[in-house]
Amino acid sequence: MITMFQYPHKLSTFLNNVGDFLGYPTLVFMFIATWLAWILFNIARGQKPLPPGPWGLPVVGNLPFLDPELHSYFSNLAKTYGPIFKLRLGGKVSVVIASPGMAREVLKDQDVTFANRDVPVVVTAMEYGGRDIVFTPYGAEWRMLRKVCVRDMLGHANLDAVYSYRRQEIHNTIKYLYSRKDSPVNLGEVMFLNVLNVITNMLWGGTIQGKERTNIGAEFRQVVAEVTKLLGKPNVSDFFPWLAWLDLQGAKKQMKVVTSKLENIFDKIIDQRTQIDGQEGIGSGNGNTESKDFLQVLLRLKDAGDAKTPLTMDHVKALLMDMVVGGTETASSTVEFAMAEMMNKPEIMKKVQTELENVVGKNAIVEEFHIQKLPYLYAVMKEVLRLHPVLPLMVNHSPSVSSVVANYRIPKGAQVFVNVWAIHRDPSIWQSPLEFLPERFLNGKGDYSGNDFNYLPFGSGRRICAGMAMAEKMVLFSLASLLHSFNWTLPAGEKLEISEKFRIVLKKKTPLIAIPTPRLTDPACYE
Ligand code: HEM
Repeated sequence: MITMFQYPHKLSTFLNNVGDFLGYPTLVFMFIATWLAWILFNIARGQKPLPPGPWGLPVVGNLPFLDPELHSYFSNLAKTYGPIFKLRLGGKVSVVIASPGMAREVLKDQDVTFANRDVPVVVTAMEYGGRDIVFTPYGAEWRMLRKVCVRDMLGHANLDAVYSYRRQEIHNTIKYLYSRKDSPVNLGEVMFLNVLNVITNMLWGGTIQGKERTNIGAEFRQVVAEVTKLLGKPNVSDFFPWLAWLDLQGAKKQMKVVTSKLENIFDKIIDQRTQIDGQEGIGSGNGNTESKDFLQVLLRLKDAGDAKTPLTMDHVKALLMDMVVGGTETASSTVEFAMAEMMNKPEIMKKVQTELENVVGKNAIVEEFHIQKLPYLYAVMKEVLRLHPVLPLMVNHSPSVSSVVANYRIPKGAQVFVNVWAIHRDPSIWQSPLEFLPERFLNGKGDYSGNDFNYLPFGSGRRICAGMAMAEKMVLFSLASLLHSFNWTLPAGEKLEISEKFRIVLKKKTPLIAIPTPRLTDPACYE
């Protein structure tokens, strides 16, 4: 990303020539005077200044200096420029906020104004690009999608109705790990597949069965990986919108190809569902609420129709996509960080296992209803979400009109990032912030529902994570099952490291390789 933008040679020659002609002190004086005049002009117009920030180069602004590890880079800049600063990235203004008070101003006090997103160009190239819940601008369409998502799919009751699909996949994972007992496994990879299968099983597990499901799963996994890669790749078209039509990196074209593959998969699955419904009578779902997967729910809602803001087939596909892209890496990366932190502090792992033994018993497998009786495990999850929030800058917010935050002007359409990673590590808020200490969240402490601006792993306000309940269930159920069924050790001679890398999602820099050793006495628990 950085190497693309070199300092323009012609500009430096031009400045050298002008400097030689006028003399450098005069040049510097003229520059400062123009700058001051510009500030005074804006003050006279009653306009607040933009937030402070590092100087950039003409045209490209701060782009050449960006570090790909944006979360830590932004945290370092905040040490120099304060808890609100701006960067110019090509033609775009980005504002980064790193204080609970300012996060409250953006996400609560001015929630509606900041409830839009700055939509990446590759997203607009997707078949139903920008019409999904994550990127649709705030308004009637977004409200309809959000309602469908939270009320009809991701609420506790709906999630309970598809428990059997989650259970089946977690058991498959435990069975697979048992087949690899006492040998090293890539836990991040196993968890990614586990979460992907759990989510797709909930989405269409009642529609596609057996070998066909395995084949579609493999195809889908590849397409999702390609979509995520394209979403995470910096794109010149985003920084210079006037160049977007050229699609210099071909990202838009690639996204079109990938999403047409996705379209084929969705069409195949939806056709199958329609055929089943044709045979059984629409909405019958075998007359059994337990067996309704999310696809059935969505198709029923589409057919029921809402005259004002109808749910279209494009919306259905976009929602299926959101569940997979929004849910897979976030949840699996959280589980991987949690396992790494506990392997680093085995006494914490032991405490979780003791709690599990007391609640589940040594000869039984974990069921989801056990989860609410595991307060220490819950504290472990909260602590992981504090120390390694997998969306460290959340998803960008963008004001629909020019606004003021902390007495600075945020222009309409700017990209606003809330650096929760920095807030979660702020020593003025947290004691020993860099230490993994689940105890800080015992006795019900740690409300992440968006009311405590010191702790925002799922965001806050209207755009708060739509999949919070599902994330909770998947992370806790996966961790409980991994820790109850196995002891975990590092391969001989390996050292544990827990550093992070920023892609769209925060991930472990090196994959966690660990050895599972069965700890339940009854082999039937692994069948
Ligand atoms: C540990 C797991 C997860 C974490 C930490 C997480 C965190 C977040 C965060 C910080 C946001 C942005 C909030 C904002 O912009 O203010 C978000 C948005 C979203 N998340 Fe999650 N998420 C997780 C899992 C999931 C899952 C499992 C799903 C669904 C299956 C999901 C679906 C969504 C959706 C649809 C949005 C966009 C909401 C909107 O724009 O209205 N997330 N998530």
